Amino acid sequence: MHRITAYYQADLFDVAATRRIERAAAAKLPAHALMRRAGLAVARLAAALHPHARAIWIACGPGNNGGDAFEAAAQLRERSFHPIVTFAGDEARLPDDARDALARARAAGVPILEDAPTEHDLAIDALLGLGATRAPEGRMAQWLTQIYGAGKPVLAVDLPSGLDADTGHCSFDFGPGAPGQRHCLSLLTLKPGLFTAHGRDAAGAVWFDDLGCSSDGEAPCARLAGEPTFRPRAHASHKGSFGDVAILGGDQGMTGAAVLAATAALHGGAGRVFLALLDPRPPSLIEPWPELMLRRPEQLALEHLTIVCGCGGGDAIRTHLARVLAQAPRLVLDADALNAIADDAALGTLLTQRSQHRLATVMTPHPLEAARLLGLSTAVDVQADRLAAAASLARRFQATVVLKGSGTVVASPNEVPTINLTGNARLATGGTGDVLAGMIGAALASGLPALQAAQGEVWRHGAIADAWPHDKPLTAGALAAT
Ligand SMILES: NC(=O)C1=CN([C@@H]2O[C@H](COP(=O)(O)OP(=O)(O)OC[C@H]3O[C@@H](n4cnc5c(N)ncnc54)[C@H](OP(=O)(O)O)[C@@H]3O)[C@@H](O)[C@H]2O)[C@@H](O)CC1
Ligand SMILES: [K+]
Repeated sequence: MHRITAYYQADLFDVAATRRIERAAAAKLPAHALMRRAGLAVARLAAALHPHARAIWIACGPGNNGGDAFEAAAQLRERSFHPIVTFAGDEARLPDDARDALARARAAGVPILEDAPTEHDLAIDALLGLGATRAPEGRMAQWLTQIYGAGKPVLAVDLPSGLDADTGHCSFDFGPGAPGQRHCLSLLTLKPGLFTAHGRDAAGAVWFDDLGCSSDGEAPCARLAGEPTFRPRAHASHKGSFGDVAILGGDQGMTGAAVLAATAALHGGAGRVFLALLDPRPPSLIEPWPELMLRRPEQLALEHLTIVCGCGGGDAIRTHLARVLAQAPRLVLDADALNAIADDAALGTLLTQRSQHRLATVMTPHPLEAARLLGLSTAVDVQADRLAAAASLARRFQATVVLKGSGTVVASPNEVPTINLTGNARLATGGTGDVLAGMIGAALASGLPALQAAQGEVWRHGAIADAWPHDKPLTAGALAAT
């Protein structure tokens, strides 16, 4: 068993694959062995995280998720803890493994109660796992509110109950947990829903135990990207070694977005950074950044540059997009460039054709921009299945797509999508997306392929926020200059 961190690379499996892995493993093992392993893993983690817990409330549901926790209750009792089980199900309809585990809990002397205890030091949420088919209601919903709303530590078995394992979509509002209070032990496989959309808030720290079973032979539906490999720079480098980035954006009143992308590209290591503002009356110098070279948009030699296009671009970006899409060898499309493409099928066609000419493209939509590009009405439609939305955009436009948000997804045509685990809510502030676009521009200019550039810079962008001192405000400007 180990804890999953942002540094960790791992395969993720959807419900269908996990069910196949479970069936294959169970077929090779004696009856109930897999559930015994699962229960033991839960009990061990609960005991390790909260060795002094007196009252442990274990809320069990009607399926095998509850079964895992009946078994954990038996194991905890044998270790002299005081688990109290409440059961939201019909004993006569329990699956075989779970019925056996319930009998073991009873035999160990675990009280099985109807009502939630008035007090607890730790709650184990085993109401629903992979088998959740609808929103928890009635007693289940009430217990979940008590478990996740009490401000007490929670350990979720396999999944927070009601969280969709494939998408991270939640039918129950878990709200954010206090740091360190929420843990989730994923069993048999790691599921993508734990790491994107609402999954990260609901689950808290994720632990993994494969129960000694192999997932070989099953294709992952996604991966945790993990820490990118360090790229050393040769001593014998010059400014031409790391490429030229040009930022094209910053219409009147929105020049800040383009300046943020430009400073991020500068600090991201680009050899030279040009700033082509769309504002008809641009400044002649960007005060604190004399390194930025100002150009008019029409002066840019597009065919020799890495272009970061769209940050604060407004409507003015539209007139430049056809040329940029046709000529730029390396291109990051952000914000208003994406909105313009969503509105104009001819621009969409030019974008799709870039891959045939081996021109590298990274698109960096937030969920609403992604929805517009996919012709969906709201960001909610994208959030309902972020992996599918990112993969669909990548396929449609034959480009690398960075779908921003909690658990940023990076997808490329014919590649398994990745989910990034760095970053936190402090990045939910204006301008941080412009910074990311600039950072990816710098990585592309240094010669990295689109997918690698996107994955690496998404990781670094989040890692900067994670390492940011808590007593210092995190602004996009400060992020860009790091
Ligand atoms: N077998 C083993 O050895 C191992 C099993 N493992 C464990 O098994 C878990 C999967 O077990 P599972 O398939 O039984 O699904 P689970 O989520 O427990 O519940 C399904 C039940 O809930 C019901 N239900 C659904 N939604 C509901 C709602 N909103 N409100 C109320 N009821 C609702 C649903 O009813 P139905 O939808 O059919 O009406 C059905 O009765 C997995 O997550 C892992 O923890 C692993 O540890 C490996 C070892
Ligand atoms: K659960």
